Amino acid sequence: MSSEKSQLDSFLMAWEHFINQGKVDKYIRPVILKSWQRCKDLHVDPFSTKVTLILTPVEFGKLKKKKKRFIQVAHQYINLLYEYVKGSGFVIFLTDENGVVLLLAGDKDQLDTYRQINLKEGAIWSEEAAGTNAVGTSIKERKAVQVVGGEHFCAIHHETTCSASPIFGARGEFIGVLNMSARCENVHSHTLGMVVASAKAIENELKIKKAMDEIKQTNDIMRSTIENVTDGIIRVNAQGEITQINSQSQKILKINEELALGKKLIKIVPSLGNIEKMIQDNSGCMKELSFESKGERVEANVWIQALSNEEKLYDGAVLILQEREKVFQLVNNITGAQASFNFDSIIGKNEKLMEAKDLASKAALTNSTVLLLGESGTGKELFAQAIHNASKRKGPFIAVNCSAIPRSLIESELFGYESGSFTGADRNGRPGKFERANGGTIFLDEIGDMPSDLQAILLRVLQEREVVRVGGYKPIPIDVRVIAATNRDILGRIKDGVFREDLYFRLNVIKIEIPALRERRSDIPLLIEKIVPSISKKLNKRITSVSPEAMNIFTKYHWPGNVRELENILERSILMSQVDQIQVSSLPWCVFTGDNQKHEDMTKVSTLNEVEEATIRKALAQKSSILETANVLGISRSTLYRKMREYNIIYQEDK
Ligand SMILES: Nc1ncnc2c1ncn2[C@@H]1O[C@H](COP(=O)(O)OP(=O)(O)OP(=O)(O)O)[C@@H](O)[C@H]1O
Repeated sequence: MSSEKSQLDSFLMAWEHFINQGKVDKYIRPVILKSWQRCKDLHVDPFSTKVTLILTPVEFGKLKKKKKRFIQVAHQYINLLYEYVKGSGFVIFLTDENGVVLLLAGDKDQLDTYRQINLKEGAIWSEEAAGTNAVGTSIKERKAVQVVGGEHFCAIHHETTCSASPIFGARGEFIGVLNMSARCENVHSHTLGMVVASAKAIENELKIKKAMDEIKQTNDIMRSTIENVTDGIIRVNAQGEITQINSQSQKILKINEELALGKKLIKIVPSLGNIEKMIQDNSGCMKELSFESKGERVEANVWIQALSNEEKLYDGAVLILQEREKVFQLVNNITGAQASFNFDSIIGKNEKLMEAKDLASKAALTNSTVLLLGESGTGKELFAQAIHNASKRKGPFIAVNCSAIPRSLIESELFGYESGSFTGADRNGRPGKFERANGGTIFLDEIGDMPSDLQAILLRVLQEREVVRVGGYKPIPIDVRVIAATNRDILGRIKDGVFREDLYFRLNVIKIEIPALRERRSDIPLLIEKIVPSISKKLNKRITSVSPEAMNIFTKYHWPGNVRELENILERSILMSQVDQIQVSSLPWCVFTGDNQKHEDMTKVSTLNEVEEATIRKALAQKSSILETANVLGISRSTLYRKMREYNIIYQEDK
């Protein structure tokens, strides 16, 4: 008797002892004994002749759908395995994690034989349904198991040896079992190894499939993101050939994908130069493009991001393109290059002011250059913004104070510069305010202070409607409405030879003169009424009005700084006020100088007499009698009367 034969016999004997007498022989492997115990506890019938738990066709159909990928992947490996064991009496089958048979392969006669015990698609081969068997026990143990002849709990399987291995999914979850069964004498000691190897192959394939799914998903997301961003995106490989180009890039560069893919980028955009060289020289990652494509101008900014492979070697680049117009829009939004005022913001009923407003609103309907004349703080910028907002120009409003920019920088600020123009400049070059104002309005404040060489350049820009950047040669067309302003006596400056007459005529298409505040005193209460509440709110105060005495002083003051000065003084007074109304006591001394002091510089040093006069006026305004005033000033009543005569101060006792 061969040793296999005696082993088989001893398994049969042990089974008999266990089933009939509940005895446990020493030959029984622990894994089998554990299974037998389970089957006994579950009252599995050791003499049942077939598996009876079978899914209905509908249930099985649903399951197959759910397990489609698993079945597809396992199918090819089961076929491969079957090729090796064809004709040797093996049946190979796949179950899900509950032991439901999903797929079978085997010689026809074998399949027929096993069908009699319900080894078929939809049948359940769990321990509960079929007693100890390689599939059922493998499910319980989550490891590869071989069950030989008499080790099976049901006698019907005692001539069979089955070998099964669990299969785990891509996330390590248990998803099913692969099994090979044959008559005991046909089973080789390597059978279990073959099953385990095939199960591992199925697992690997599932992992690869899942990874590929994820890559595909990521690619899909990336592709749709790239397609939907508002920037142009181009990917070039290490050879400088375009491998990906989104539709926005096609729009900006005015080319289509079929023409671009696989082409060298340098052939399509020669002015971009050699990207690899640019990256290696570190000569800047941003470049401005300006060229003709299909007869149309392409004006764009390009940002270049180098890519490297696993060996850290150059592997092409990603280019991000933005239409220059869009970049300007963004910059203008960030820097607040927008006009916030309109004609309703201009407060006043004075006739001269109304005339100025009327003329300005007519000018808004044209594209003509406007020259605003008026003292500092009269509202020239306010007018300029109102004109811009009332016009059809949708672009930005860019204000430039020509006297505030250093002489050496004003040209590049206005007209921009090309790369490498001067030390300290951005090496990629930069557009000037004229370019940034394209489609909108440029407000050139204090134009009277513009240096004469720049006046010549400005004249040319206004004539040609194009700018040339500092250090550049290429004219850039611009569509900008110019509003200039000055508080200087411009005609006097022309006479003195410091302002070009021809530029004056260019600017002076529509001249609007804005009256000084002292020329429209009747508007002062109106302005105060509007300004005080808004400043109060800003400062978190409750002051909303001005006392009649203070109003009286405001209307008499000569306001050299005009509405701006009025705003400043009101703000200061609101801050100083302890009560709900601006009182005379919280006004700064300068407003007490009255109307006799004509327009003059507030920073001028005063004479002692002027200070004396101002102090007396202030004290008189605050106190309610001559006696009180004299007391607070520390002088006698007669001295006070004398000084009032001297300074021509008239005082009404009962204010
Ligand atoms: N008529 C007005 N109604 C309401 N606010 C006004 C009026 N005029 C001027 N202002 C306000 O006064 C301040 C100064 O105005 P703006 O800057 O327009 O003066 P400007 O003439 O351009 O001054 P500068 O010549 O010094 O630049 C602003 O806060 C503005 O809102």
